[in-house]
Amino acid sequence: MTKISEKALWFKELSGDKPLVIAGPCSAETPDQVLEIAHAIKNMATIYRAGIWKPRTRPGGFEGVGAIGLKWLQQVKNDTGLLLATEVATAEHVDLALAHDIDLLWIGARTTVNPFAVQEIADALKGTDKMVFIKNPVNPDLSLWIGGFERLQNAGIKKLGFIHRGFSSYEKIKYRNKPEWQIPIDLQIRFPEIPLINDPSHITGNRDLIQQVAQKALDLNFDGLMIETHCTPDSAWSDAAQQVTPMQLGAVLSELVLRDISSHEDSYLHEMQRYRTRIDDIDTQILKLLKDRMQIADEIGLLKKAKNVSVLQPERWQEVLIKMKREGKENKLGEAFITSLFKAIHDESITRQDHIINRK
Ligand SMILES: O=C(O)C(=O)C[C@]1(C(=O)O)C=C[C@@H](O)C=C1
Repeated sequence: MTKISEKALWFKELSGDKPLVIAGPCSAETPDQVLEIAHAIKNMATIYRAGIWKPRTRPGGFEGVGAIGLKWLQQVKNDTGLLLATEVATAEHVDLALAHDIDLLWIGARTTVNPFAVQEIADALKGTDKMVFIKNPVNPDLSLWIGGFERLQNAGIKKLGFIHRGFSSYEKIKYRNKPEWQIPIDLQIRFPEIPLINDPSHITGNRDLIQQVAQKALDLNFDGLMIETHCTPDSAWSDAAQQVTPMQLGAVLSELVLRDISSHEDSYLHEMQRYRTRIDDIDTQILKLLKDRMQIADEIGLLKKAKNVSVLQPERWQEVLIKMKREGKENKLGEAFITSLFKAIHDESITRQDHIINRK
């Protein structure tokens, strides 16, 4: 992948020109389980992951084996040469992980939401040359994610990375955590040199969907994948449904198509130039149409003000949305896209009208 050329040197040395693969069980369970998985995946992954301390949604669940598991991980490094990764959520976890020579420490989504916790971890990590990756917060808040990153940067940590594991959502969706791809896209535009890893296991919550999400991540120029792997996933002590067997991991990885960020061929550049000119023209037309539509909404706003009528007209708004969804379908435009597009347009329209109606 050409994009790798923009990455920090330490990351290029680690991953070469291929996506970095981090794999291993959700949780370390027993010494044998940890070693068996490591031997099975040692030729597919560069870094071995295993949760030692597990934040659980509700009490009573398996909360991880604790510090003893770090010794099992050390055995993995001795036997296989794999680098090691685990999640840390407190300063004490950091001290223990560093004392056991863990190579990559990541901050989990439930910790990233809490600036006090991230600061405590950043302070405990001061002076380390280990890799430290920060997962997105559970809520779709890019500033919070960047804020956590900056706390680590301010602590002088050099080998930093991001892990995208998706976002909690109240609506029922096909994934466990909504990817909200625009957020990691914004992130990589802002931090092109920082490695960005995708975690399709936590996004999907379902091993059957991992391939598809992993491919999409690579198509969006992610630099690596973290995939939960277990020899007997169905009897795993945590996250059973989203773990794959080592064989399935092999299949996922071998089916991935790696693409270049660009092509230098003249024919490609020429054709792209033509397409992009057309897109630019259409974008300008869309903008002009939006401006015209908003002007009409403003005029309606004045009329509503004169007649003392409320801004929101639920029946009309439903009528517009249903019509647009139907026409969208006829034009092969996805319903979710049309819905969010027209919600955004309607939202702007009522915001402008509210402003007009309340102008003194
Ligand atoms: O039809 C109206 O009353 C409008 O003001 C237009 C419009 C729209 O933008 O489509 C805006 C607000 C209403 O809730 C319904 C529709």
